[in-house]
Amino acid sequence: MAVQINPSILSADFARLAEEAKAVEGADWLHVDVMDNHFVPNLTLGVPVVESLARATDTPLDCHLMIEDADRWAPQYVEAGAGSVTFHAEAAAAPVRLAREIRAKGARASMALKPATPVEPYEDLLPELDMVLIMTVEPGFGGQAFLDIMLPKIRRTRELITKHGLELWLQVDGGVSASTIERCADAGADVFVAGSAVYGAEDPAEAVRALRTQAESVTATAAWACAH
Ligand SMILES: O=C(CO)[C@@H](O)[C@H](O)COP(=O)(O)O
Ligand SMILES: [Fe+2]
Repeated sequence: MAVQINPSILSADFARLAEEAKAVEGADWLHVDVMDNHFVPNLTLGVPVVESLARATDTPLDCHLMIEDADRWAPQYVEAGAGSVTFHAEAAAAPVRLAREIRAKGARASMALKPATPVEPYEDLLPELDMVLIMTVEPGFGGQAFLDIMLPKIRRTRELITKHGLELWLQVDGGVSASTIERCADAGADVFVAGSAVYGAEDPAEAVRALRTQAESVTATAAWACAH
């Protein structure tokens, strides 16, 4: 199970998005945080910017939709060029139908859980997904402190994935850095979003490489990864 590092452009300079995307070439995906000022108390960007970014970089786009009415909007992000679209469980009225629609349009379908949302009620939905995102901060802002209390939820989600024999990716997002990534990897995460830890570094591409090396050093021997 390969480690993936996804820099979040939320911590980049929004006036230079194309250059900022190029600065992390070598990353697996570019994580694009879409916020609508309703689902979260912050406003970022929407479909037209995603369309432009998709043209500006060869790195595939991992769109994290922190928006209400995900059922209506998520498919438009696939059309805009996203390779992976994550909707929040708390914002989707019909998550199974939505995941199927995202896949049918040609993108990977992913579902995110806010810190207070348990994973167990969604166990039967996991086969409909390509990735689960466990938020390790309250969504809305970059640069927040990692919530250690999410580690058991990451572990539990990995157990459910293994129990069902699924090839699901398990993403963590929020406060992921050199000091927290190893704990996330040990708990079962294999896709790591990092905003401030990458764009706040002097050399963002080198920060991506260093985070990858750290995560790989853990997954090489982690019990959950060896079970595959
Ligand atoms: O979705 C979000 C925040 O809601 C994230 O993607 C952040 O952008 C991650 O930033 P850092 O915590 O890594 O600085
Ligand atoms: Fe995000």
